[in-house]
Amino acid sequence: MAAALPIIDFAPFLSPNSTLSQKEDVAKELDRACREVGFFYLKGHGIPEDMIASMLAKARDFFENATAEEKGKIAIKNIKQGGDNARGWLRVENSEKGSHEAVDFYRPVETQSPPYTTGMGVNQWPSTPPDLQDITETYIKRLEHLGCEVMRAMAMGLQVDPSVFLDRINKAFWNLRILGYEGRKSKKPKPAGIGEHTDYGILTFLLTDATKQSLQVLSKSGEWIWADPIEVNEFQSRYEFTQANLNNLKGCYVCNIGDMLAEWTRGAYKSTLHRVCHTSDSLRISIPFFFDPNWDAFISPVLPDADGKLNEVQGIRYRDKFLQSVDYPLWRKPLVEPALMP
Ligand SMILES: O=C(O)CCC(=O)C(=O)O
Ligand SMILES: [Fe+2]
Repeated sequence: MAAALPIIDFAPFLSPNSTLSQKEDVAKELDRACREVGFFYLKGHGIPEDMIASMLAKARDFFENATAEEKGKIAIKNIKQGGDNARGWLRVENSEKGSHEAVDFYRPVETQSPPYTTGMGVNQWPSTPPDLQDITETYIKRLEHLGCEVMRAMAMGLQVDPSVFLDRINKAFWNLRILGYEGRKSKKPKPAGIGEHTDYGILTFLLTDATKQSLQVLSKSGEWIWADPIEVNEFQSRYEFTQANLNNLKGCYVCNIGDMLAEWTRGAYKSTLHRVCHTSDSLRISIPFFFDPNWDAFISPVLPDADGKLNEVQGIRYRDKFLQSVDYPLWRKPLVEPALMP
């Protein structure tokens, strides 16, 4: 099936051998994808294939093998229960809003003891599988670096000083979520999923298993289109790259703009609605990495208004956006089962 979303080959931006004009070409393509669609496939991202495979395998291991008791131990707790409302496991059982299970991890913060405030607690790592924490933390370091590089490319495309972004993402309050969607043949008649929403941060790097027909994106013409996983070897690379690097570039991320980046670009970049309607009969694993601003970053538009003015007072502090958003408001509308596409 042809990819309906633009595909950005990021390798020339990352390669030390590229010329400035090759980097600018990437920045332009990225800029166009962000303005026109708000969603794109990212290939040539340099995250090793074995690291990606191992993240997916470990997340699957958790959803297949962790006991109910173990999940309960790491369940998200509210402040009164000694938790922080945000970090840990949760199960959403709601046929209207879409059912799924997830474990959320956030950038560690210097915490004292409870009572925590929202988001300011400690990550709760499961004991199944035992090496999930190590592998995930190594993966997150790579993704944080990639997030900064993509923001550098965006600054180039927007023709703004990169430090405007980089100074506000150097302690990115990221959120890595492992998600499990039950197979359709389970007891429940409704498909698993997540109702339509936009993400609230800067940029999401979504890693999924090979399951097709699950994530959908609302196109400009108002149609829901499938954003199925694709592999880079389905496409010809337009750039010279060493074989060693190519071996590391198999899977593509599905990336999308969040509300904070839409705010940052005065709406020029779109935070696009998407939803999950998981139609297959087996468990689907997805791992979004939400690359978000520093906790205290003040985000005001980097592009001028119609009168050519930048108003640095107008804007939003990321922690305020987070506090408004974290109460899992991902399902603004009931999940509607889409007609399966051919
Ligand atoms: O699982 C997916 O494909 C997407 C999940 C998602 O949109 C989210 O967690 O915000
Ligand atoms: Fe999302």
